[in-house]
Amino acid sequence: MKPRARSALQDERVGALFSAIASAPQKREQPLPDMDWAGFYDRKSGSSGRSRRSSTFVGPMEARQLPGRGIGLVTSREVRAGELLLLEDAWATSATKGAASIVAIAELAEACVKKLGSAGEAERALFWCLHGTNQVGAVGEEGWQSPNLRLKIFEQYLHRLGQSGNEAGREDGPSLPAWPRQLQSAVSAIVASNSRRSEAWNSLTLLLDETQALGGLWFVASLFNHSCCANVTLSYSLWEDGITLVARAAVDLAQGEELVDTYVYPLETVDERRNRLHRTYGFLCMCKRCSVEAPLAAEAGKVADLLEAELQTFSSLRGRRAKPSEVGEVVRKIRQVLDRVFATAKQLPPSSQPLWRAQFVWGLHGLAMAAQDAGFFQEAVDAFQTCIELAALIAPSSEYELKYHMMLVQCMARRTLSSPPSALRNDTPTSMKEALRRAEEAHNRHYGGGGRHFLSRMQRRLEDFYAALRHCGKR
Ligand SMILES: C[S@@+](CC[C@H](N)C(=O)[O-])C[C@H]1O[C@@H](n2cnc3c(N)ncnc32)[C@H](O)[C@@H]1O
Repeated sequence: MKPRARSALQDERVGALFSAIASAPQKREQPLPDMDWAGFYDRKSGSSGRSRRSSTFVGPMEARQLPGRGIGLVTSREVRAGELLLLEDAWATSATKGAASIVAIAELAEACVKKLGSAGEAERALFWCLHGTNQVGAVGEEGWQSPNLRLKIFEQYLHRLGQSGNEAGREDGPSLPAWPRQLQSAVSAIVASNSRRSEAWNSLTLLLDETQALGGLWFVASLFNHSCCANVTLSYSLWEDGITLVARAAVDLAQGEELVDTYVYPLETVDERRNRLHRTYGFLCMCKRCSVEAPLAAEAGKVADLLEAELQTFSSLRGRRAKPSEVGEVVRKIRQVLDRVFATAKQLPPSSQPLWRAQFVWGLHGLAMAAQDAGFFQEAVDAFQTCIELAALIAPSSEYELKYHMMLVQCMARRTLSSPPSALRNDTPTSMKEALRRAEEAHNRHYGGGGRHFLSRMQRRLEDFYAALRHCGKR
């Protein structure tokens, strides 16, 4: 087939695909029907200095005392994946965007001290009732860490925000202890335990922008306990004068289920995650993922080292634009290490095997990229598909999952363009359409009704991509 005829065929395929998707019904956000989610996450208007405050929204959840984990939040009814659970402005933020964590924490503590100076009694009580680690400060000595007082204060707060349906809020407020005397150390204790560093992902490009990250303190979001398999997905929107946190259900949830997010980078191995949690928060994580991985932690560390070495080789080959045959050799080696991951997984019951493999999503990501560069498109497509499945298991509806959806679609586009038309399988448009549909669904679960702007961005990206490949083909 002549090049012109072939590119016309490709344009036709892309056009048909997108018009089918554009006509699909749009998801509607139930609790806040007037909310413009696409605008809410629009980083361009953010950088031009938006000054908008959102009203706090608390969805179907309530505070409970949970054995061995302090206070936590649980669902007050069944919840569907993607449902809005919380919209909350930070009570205090660090001053410098993109500062290193340690600087952000110091700045946040400073901001909290300042804010406490002008806060009313109810706000101050909420602050002192946040969990404070014993290692850093002395909040507990002053009576503010009494479990009953803390639960009561938070129940009343949730009730005031209007959604918890908890009767506790009707009662008079509890009598409060004296304000802590050791202000600085008590503030540090609370900030150490409850601060979050916002992850500023761009909702269109799905790039993580570290320069925009801020440390912040949120009263309600502070009650989410940790699991390495989160069932809540968090996103942030930056404003001129603060930052709003949005929490959504990452998966379908039953009534009474504890809502948990992940305090650490979820794609690390079990020892890395557990050590970090222990150092920063003082507890040993016993989540279902850690329980599966811990007995094989030594093997996980060895495999991670081997994988990292191969990925570094791949990265240097990329840097010097090595030939596909050279990259093919690295693909073979990465595959060998990943075979070891699969062999080790066989020591576990079948239901636990995906959790073990999920520690190495980043290795599969490397395999997919290398396979793509080597021209092994089917292998790359399969690897990206596995990345999606594993990311959806340990960080469902997160930007990590979303990113793999996007990478899969792009890889499929490359495969289509690199194959002679006669070799293209009949199902190519169907599988591409299915991949786009799943990407949109994941985007909607994470960003609310913002899926449309994501799809149109994907369309533009793919069109640019096709055009660039055609241009290369002509030279
Ligand atoms: C941000 S607070 C979460 C709310 C806290 N449970 C409370 O009572 O206010 C973080 C603290 O909660 C506790 N925590 C969170 N997740 C936990 C888990 N999976 N296991 C045990 N303790 C946990 C730890 O004490 C941690 O330092």
